[in-house]
Amino acid sequence: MVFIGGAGNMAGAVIEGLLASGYPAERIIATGVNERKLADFSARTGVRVTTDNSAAVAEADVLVLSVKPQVMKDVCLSVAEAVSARAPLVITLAAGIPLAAYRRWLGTGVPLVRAMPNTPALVGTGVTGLYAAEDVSAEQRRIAEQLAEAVGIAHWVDDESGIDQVIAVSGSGPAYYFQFMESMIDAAEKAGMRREDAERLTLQTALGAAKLAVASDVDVAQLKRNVMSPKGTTERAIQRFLNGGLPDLVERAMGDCAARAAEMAKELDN
Ligand SMILES: NC(=O)C1=CN([C@@H]2O[C@H](COP(=O)(O)OP(=O)(O)OC[C@H]3O[C@@H](n4cnc5c(N)ncnc54)[C@H](O)[C@@H]3O)[C@@H](O)[C@H]2O)C=CC1
Ligand SMILES: O=C(O)[C@@H]1CCC=N1
Repeated sequence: MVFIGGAGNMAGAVIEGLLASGYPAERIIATGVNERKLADFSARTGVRVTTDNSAAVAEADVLVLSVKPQVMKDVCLSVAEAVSARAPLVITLAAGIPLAAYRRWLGTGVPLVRAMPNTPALVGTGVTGLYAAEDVSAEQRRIAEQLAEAVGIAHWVDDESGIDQVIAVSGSGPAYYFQFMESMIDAAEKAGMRREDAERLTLQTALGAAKLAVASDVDVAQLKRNVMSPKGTTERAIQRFLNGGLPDLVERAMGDCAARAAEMAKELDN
C-alpha cells in the first residue's frame, strides 16, 4: 500500500493505526517531499519511504492520496502515467475534491474511492466516511472498508455529497472537541487550578463521557439529564450554554464546514 504524503498528519495517523492493528510495515511505502521528516517517520514506524512518487506508484496495488487539496492536482498530474501503467485502486483522503477532478487528472479508467478519515485513526478509534465510484468492484470496496476498519469504524455514503456531511461531523469533528477541551482547561486554570491538573481532569472527563455514551443504551440527552440534579450546579452551567446559543452555534459551525468543502471544489481550476 502506497501513501502519497504518507508522513503527514492524516496519512501518518492512518499508517500508525494500521501498524498497531497488525498490518506489516514492509507492505507500506510513504512518500513526501521532506527527506528529514520521511527519515524520522521511517525510523519511528519501520515503513519504507521515498521522495519519488512515481517510483512508489509503480509498486502500488492500493494508492492512498493524502496531500493537501491545494497540491493534489500537481501531484496527480505528475503520477498519472505511472497510475495508468499500474492501475491500482486509488483512495483519496482529500477534503473538497470531487472524484470527477481525479478522472480529469488521472484518466478515466482508474478505480476511485473517496475516504474521509479523522486523526483518532492514530489510536484505532477513527471514523472513515467512504464513497465509491460506480465502476469500483465489490472486492475493491471491501479493500477500502478493511483499511478504514483497521483504524476504527467505516461509514459508506450513497452520494458523493454525503462526504461533505461526514467532514462536518467526524472529519473535522475532533477539532471541535479539542477546542472545547482547550476552553475548559483555560477556564479551570483561570479559576486557580494548576494547568496540568486542569488538563488531566478535562481529558479524563472527555474520555469518560465518550466511553459512557458509546456503552450506554440511552441517548446523550438522557445521559446529560442524569448529570443534572434539579436546581443543581450542572443545570446552571447547561443553562449558560443554552442561553449563549450553543446548539445554534454548533449547527452553524458544521454548516460552515460542509459549505467550505463545497467551496473548495469550486476553487479547483480544472
Ligand atoms: N488532518 C485531518 O484531520 C484530515 C485531513 N484530511 C485530508 O488529508 C489530506 C492531508 O492533510 P494533512 O495530513 O492534514 O496535511 P499534512 O500537511 O500534514 O500532510 C501532507 C503531507 O504531504 C506531503 N507532500 C506535500 N507535497 C507533496 C508531494 N508533491 N509529494 C508527496 N508528498 C507531498 C507533505 O510533506 C506532508 O507531509 C488533505 O487533503 C486533507 O483534506 C482528511 C481528513 C482529516
Ligand atoms: O480541515 C481540513 O480541511 C481537513 C479535512 C477534514 C479535517 N481536516
